[in-house]
Amino acid sequence: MNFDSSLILFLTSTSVLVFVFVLFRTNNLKYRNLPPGPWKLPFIGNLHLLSGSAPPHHVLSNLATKHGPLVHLKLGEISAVVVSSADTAEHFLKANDVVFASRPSLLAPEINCYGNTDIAFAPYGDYWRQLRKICSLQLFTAKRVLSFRPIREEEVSELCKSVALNAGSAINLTEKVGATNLNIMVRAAFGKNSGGGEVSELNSIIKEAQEFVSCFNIVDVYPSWRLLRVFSGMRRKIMKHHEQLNKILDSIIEERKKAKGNDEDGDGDRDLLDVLLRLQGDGSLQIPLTTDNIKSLLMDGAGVESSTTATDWAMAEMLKNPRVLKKAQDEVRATFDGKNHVDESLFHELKYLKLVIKETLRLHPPGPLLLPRESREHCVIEKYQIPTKTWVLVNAWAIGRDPEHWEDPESFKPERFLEKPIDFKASNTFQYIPFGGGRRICPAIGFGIANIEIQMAMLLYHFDWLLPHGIEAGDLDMNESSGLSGKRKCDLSVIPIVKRPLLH
Ligand code: HEM
Repeated sequence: MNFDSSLILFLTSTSVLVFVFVLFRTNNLKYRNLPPGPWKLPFIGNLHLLSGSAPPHHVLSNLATKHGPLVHLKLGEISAVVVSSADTAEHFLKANDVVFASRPSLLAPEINCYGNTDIAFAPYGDYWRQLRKICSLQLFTAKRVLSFRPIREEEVSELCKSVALNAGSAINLTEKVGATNLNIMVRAAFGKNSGGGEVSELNSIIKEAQEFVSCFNIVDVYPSWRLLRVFSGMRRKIMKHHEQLNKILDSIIEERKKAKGNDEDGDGDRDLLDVLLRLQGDGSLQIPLTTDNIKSLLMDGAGVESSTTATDWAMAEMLKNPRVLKKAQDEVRATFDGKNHVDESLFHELKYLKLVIKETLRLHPPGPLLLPRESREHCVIEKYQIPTKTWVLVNAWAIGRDPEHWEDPESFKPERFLEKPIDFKASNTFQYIPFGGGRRICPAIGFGIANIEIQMAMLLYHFDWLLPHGIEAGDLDMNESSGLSGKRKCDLSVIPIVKRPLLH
């Protein structure tokens, strides 16, 4: 039999079209009432909207203005919704919290966090519940955070010494604050002092790990294309990085286990590694912790970058608003002038500084889209269908600037929190959610805030701050970087003037 090739072509294309049409209809019938959203292109959906240089939370906030507080997007193969109002966030993070309490599996944490066995990316379930219990009863209790006070005070004093060495000339404050936060975290986790070898290698690897999760990764939105992971080179790059990290962590843990063996007194937990090794050894956990689990928990260093971002923005906002800078500085100096140095014992008196930090986190949440959630089952929210495995991006940045809840929302006014006593825990409102909300809210709020407070208090106490020559307060670049981290686009360059010398 001889077939006409044009007929074959005709039949093939017709059947493909019919197949695509049926598939489209079936999907649309199944989810006829998805939330509104922009027109989706074949294959890429709405990915192109996020491919420009504007930060994703800005693009998504503009979409919300057009389509409403609940927007549906297609990101490659992924169905996603974006939440941009306090009321809608409440549906996801409170009323249906348990449905949206999981995270999508993303390549970077999957490799770097030993198969998503850390807290931030572990899927919702018994293992994650056990980790949260360890957080609230062991790792981030008020007592534990207090036990790290000497580390914070020492490291921030070192920061001030290094700033003082460059007094009178422009310094990169962002970089210095970033290094300090990394040192605090590494010492709290491993008890290791900075200053060379293994620790500085660990610091730079942790910094690199943050880069992997600070942008949307194309391989994550085409999960069925396993080969894309290989051909894009992404998997190899992350694996190489992970192997370096793993080697250092193994050596630190091995060294600690040996030291513990020789430590006959067993004089308590000095750092987070001690706590986790104790829990691993004492048989008290329902699901035993493996050494890989411990390594992944210690790598949940999200907080390092968040604290740096917050301090960076707080300093930038104050330089732009000299009234606020002076008021905060007067408070810190009035509180500590009797002592001639800053320590945490009088922090309860720094009422205005606390307002400055709150206002900074409203305008510049370090996780503008929180961490992505994933629906565990099909759900209906505000009459719209949310299919299983939909990603949920909550735009905390847009919610903190919503004119419906915030008067003059773009202005930096710490005093607004005097009239609006609102806490970090999203207990009764979702108008302010820099730490997220519901079951997966940040478990280390106290730790994060303690880091920011000490840095700000010491930097304000010891130094006056000027912008480099030629830059007026009104000209300070307040743009954000293009990724998911809410960081400043440009590092903060400032001139410190010593006003209260460091005595030791
Ligand atoms: C200013 C400082 C910080 C900010 C703004 C911040 C913010 C956040 C946000 C927005 C989330 C996601 C919450 C959600 O999905 O609803 C989160 C989760 C998390 N944060 Fe923080 N964080 C900070 C500091 C820290 C620190 C210092 C640590 C640890 C050392 C930490 C550890 C975690 C962990 C482990 C999670 C995952 C929780 C889970 O999925 O169950 N954070 N954080």
